[in-house]
Amino acid sequence: MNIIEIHNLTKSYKKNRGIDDLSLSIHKGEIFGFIGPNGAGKSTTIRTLLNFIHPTSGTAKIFGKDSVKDSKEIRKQVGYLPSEVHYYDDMKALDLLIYSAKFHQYSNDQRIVELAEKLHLDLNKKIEDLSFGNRKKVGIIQALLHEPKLLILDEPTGGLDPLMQHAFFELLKIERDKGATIFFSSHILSEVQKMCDRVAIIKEGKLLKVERVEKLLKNNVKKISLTFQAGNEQAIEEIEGMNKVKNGDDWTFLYSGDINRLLHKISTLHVKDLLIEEPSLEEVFIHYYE
Ligand SMILES: Nc1ncnc2c1ncn2[C@@H]1O[C@H](COP(=O)(O)OP(=O)(O)OP(=O)(O)O)[C@@H](O)[C@H]1O
Repeated sequence: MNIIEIHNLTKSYKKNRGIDDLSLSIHKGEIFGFIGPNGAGKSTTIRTLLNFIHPTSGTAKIFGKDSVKDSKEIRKQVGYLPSEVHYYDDMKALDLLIYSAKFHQYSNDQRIVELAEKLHLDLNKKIEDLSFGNRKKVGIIQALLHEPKLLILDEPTGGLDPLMQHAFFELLKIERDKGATIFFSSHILSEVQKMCDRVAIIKEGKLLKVERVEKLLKNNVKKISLTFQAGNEQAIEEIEGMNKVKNGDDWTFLYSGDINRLLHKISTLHVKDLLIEEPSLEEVFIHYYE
C-alpha cells in the first residue's frame, strides 16, 4: 500500500524552477531518503505535499487523500519537521511542546519528557536561549510526539552533532517498527545509506532515479582503484564508461560499463595493483550528478 503517491507534480515559482513533473510513490512502513544538491527541489516537494504551497500542476495523495483538498485532515496524522524551525522565542521548550501536542489532540507529557531525555534537551530552557542544534531537537520532538503514521522530515540532522544524529536515528527506527512511514530529505549520504530502504535522487527539479539503496549500490557501478606504471595514462583515459578520475600514480574511478571490457583493457597495461569494490552511496551520487 502506498502512503504517498505523487503524480506529475510541478511547482513553478514566478521566475524560478521549483519541481518539474515529479512522480513518486512511498510505501507503507518504509524509510525513504530524498537526496539532491542545494536548490534541487527537495523542500519544494515537501512543502507542496503538505499544501504549504500550491502545485502548478499534477496531484499528490497522502493516505489516499488529496493533498490540497484534504490537507487539514492529512496533517493531523503527519509529523513534519521543516528545514528551518521558527518558534515563539520567549516560550519554554516544554510549554511549546505541550501546546503543540494539544493541537494534535494528544496529551502525553511523559512522551515529551522521554523524547527530550533521549535527545539530551533541557525542556526548561526558553527557545531563545537554545542553540541551533537544540532548537532542531525541539522540532524533532514536535514532529514525533503525537506518534504520527507518517513522518516528513526536511533535513532533520542539520545542526545535530554525531551523537545526537545517532540518537535521532534510533528514535526513527522505533517509530518505523511501530508502523510509521518515514520520508526525509538529506545531504548526508552515509546516513541515507544506513537508514533508508529506498532513495530518490532529485536534480534541477527532476527525479533522476528512484531505487532501493542496496540496488543503487550494486547497480553495475564499480569503484576501480588502479596503480600502474608510468606511460599508461592515455590508455586509461580511453576507457569508456568511467568517470571521476583521481590522478597521480593511483587512479580511482567509477565504472559502469561491461566489466569484461574493462578487464580486457586493463590486461593490456602494466598494472602494479588493482582493487574493484562497491562504491559508497556518496560516490554513486556523484556519478549520477556528473
Ligand atoms: N519561495 C520561493 N520563491 C522563488 N523561488 C523559490 C522559492 N523557494 C524555492 N525556490 C526555488 O526553487 C528551487 C528549489 O528550491 P528548494 O528550496 O526546493 O531546494 P532544496 O532541494 O530544498 O535545496 P536545499 O538543499 O538548499 O534546501 C530553487 O531554484 C529555488 O531557488
